[in-house]
Amino acid sequence: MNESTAPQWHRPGRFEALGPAFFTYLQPTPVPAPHWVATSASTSQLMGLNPEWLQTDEALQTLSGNAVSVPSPDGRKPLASVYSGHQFGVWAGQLGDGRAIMLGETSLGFEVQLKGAGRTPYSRGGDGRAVLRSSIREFLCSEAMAALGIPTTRALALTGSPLSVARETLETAAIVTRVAESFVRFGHFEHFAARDMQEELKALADLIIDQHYPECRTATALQGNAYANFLQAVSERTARLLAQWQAVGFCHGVMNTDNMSILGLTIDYGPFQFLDAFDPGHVCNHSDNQGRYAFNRQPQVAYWNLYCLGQALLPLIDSEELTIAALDSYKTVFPAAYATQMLSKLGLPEDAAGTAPADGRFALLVNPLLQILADNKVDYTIFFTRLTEAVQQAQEGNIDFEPLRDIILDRATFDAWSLTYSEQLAQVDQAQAADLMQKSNPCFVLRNHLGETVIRAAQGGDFAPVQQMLAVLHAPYDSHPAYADWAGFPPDWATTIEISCSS
Ligand SMILES: Nc1ncnc2c1ncn2[C@@H]1O[C@H](COP(=O)(O)OP(=O)(O)OP(=O)(O)O)[C@@H](O)[C@H]1O
Repeated sequence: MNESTAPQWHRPGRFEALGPAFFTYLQPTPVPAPHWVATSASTSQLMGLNPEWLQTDEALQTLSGNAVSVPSPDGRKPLASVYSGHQFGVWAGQLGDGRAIMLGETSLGFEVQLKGAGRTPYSRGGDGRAVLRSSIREFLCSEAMAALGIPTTRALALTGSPLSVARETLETAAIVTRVAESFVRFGHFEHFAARDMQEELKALADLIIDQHYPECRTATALQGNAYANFLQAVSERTARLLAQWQAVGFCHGVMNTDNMSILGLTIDYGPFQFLDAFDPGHVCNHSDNQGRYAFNRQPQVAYWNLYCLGQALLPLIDSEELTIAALDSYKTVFPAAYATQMLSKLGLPEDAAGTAPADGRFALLVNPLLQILADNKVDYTIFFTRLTEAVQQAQEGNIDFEPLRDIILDRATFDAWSLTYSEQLAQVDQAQAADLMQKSNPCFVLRNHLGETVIRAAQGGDFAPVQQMLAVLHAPYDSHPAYADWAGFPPDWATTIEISCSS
């Protein structure tokens, strides 16, 4: 194999350069008889890898955690990082990468982690492993989110092993190779703040600002305070992320502060779910007895989590007033971003007269529509794809709403809404509206039953469906006639799928 086709590691990586207070060097624990489950050509391309490398045995061994010679021939020095966090609203103390091991940072600046690669000093009684079922979900969903245009960690590869892993039943092990420009979470900052380790707190903030938020150094807002500007920038990225989650109907399920990315990425695909029938109070995590992370609470929870980050950054900002002001931006950015997303789903571009939600069309159309979808338990994704088709096929402004009426019980209320909608739509360019809707309303999202279907095939030894589903989810706005079933209503058994935190 030509060595240049393998990832080129940059040593020390930027995170590694922070020093030993932030991590522990360690090697992944090898697994028996590793095999490929799936790979992502898209992530490989993003990382500038030669796609042929992913076909090699060297890649299989490396990405299963089996290439553990010390020192590694390619100069890697894997590590697990320490962080803390609030879980379900309660301070949980020290956590850390309990089953994720960072192989290193590539020369193009991507950190590469193996999730499920064995125990670390932060495993706290866990086995350091992940099972095939949850790993398929993480692999597919992180790639699906990227294709939907939603910021996320990426997945490069998924490998499996016959190694038994005990969960509710005995399952087999798998390892997701995931990739991000940084895996730093709110919890990393909370960790050093809680221990009053101000030097480390500052070093971490400086690293992230310099690498990912350099504009905060020169910003004049918030009295030119770089750390306050940093907090504001993170608040705004998080607000935009949440707007995208809510608009696509994505329920994360475990929005603990250790699962909040400092780059505003979606991270940690555990009990997540895309809504089937629209239910604003939906709780996708069966371990979340209080419904803390219900779908409609997510924006509020993100704000709560940002407060924890603000608290952690307070010693650096050195002003309560500036900290509160920085966090306040969330309150304007989230509603505006959400309204823009929702109006786009309806084919209505931002109004020059004023951006949403000041835009009266939000109150006029979006709130009543969501009420109709909730009252009638209408499938969220299918409603918007049918509406898109209806607008695309409209003749001289006449929209045939029958395919939508078909899935709504209370037709009188819907008819009134569709009348108002038609009037608003008539005020914008029809072709532009149809185009906007096409780009805003995916036909394919990773619904629970779709994940379950490919998981069952993979558990029976057939991995081809994982790769096929990845191909469809990589182009979610296309119609893929051969896979029309995957864009259809969920089967009855979908409601019996229980996804908990045990993965
Ligand atoms: N099987 C396991 N073995 C060891 N540690 C674990 C295991 N499962 C979870 N943890 C640790 O418990 C904490 C909370 O777990 P959580 O489910 O939020 O994360 P995760 O899914 O393991 O990983 P990540 O957030 O990195 O995607 C983390 O510190 C995580 O590393």
